[in-house]
Amino acid sequence: MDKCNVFPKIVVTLSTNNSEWESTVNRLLENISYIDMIEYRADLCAELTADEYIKDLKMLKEKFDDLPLIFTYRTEGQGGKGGKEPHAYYELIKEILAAGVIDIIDIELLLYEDLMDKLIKDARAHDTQVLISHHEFEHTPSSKELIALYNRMQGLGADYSKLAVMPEDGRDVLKLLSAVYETKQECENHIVGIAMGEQGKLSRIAGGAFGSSLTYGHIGEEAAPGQLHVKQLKSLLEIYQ
Ligand SMILES: O=C1C[C@@](O)(C(=O)O)C[C@@H](O)[C@@H]1O
Repeated sequence: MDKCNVFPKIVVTLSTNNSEWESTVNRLLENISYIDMIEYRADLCAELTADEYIKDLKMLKEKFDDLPLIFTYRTEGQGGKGGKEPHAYYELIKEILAAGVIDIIDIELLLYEDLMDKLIKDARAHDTQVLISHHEFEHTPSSKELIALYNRMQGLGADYSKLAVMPEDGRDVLKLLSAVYETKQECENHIVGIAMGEQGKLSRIAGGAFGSSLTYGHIGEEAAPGQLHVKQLKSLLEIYQ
């Protein structure tokens, strides 16, 4: 028997400007039965100070108390809009962790290793789980390379190891799914694999059968190529029930 869970948790990615919170909260409430976790994409919520981000996070935590909250600041090099250099990125995440308002912190694998180590220690001290992520927007590395990346994340102590790649064809999607499957067989922690774009949509629905723990969706506009609305995700995932 393999270790796949078939039904991954659905994470909604939020990308909201200050002026739109009311409508975002309403859309979250309308879609609440399709959502297991919330991802706050800070880089898509405009460049705010750490205190301003913390204010948003507290509001989300208060209103959606039982949904684990992920904080992500995706930098430009990783396909996001965040312009912070590594030290400023480190300082921001440190402050967010110290506020104790989130459940999971997304940290980019490419961050300098000493900064990564310190953030992981901070996360542990604040009872926050660590999700280490890496995006390849230009191509899909080989399964072997993808497995090596997952192993590096695991070696750093990730609770969640996440890779998102851009496939060119079906074979690339298979490479990603195969890397997720092989890695998952060897570990107890969470593995997350996403193939982006049209070709990759299959991975957002079928990833669980290969051992992927999370699938990301939206409630308005897609935050990454190929993202599906959470309602559609939930109904497609129902084939497994
Ligand atoms: O890493 C991911 C996955 C993602 O890139 C996607 O393809 O759905 C969306 C991001 O918001 C999230 O941080």
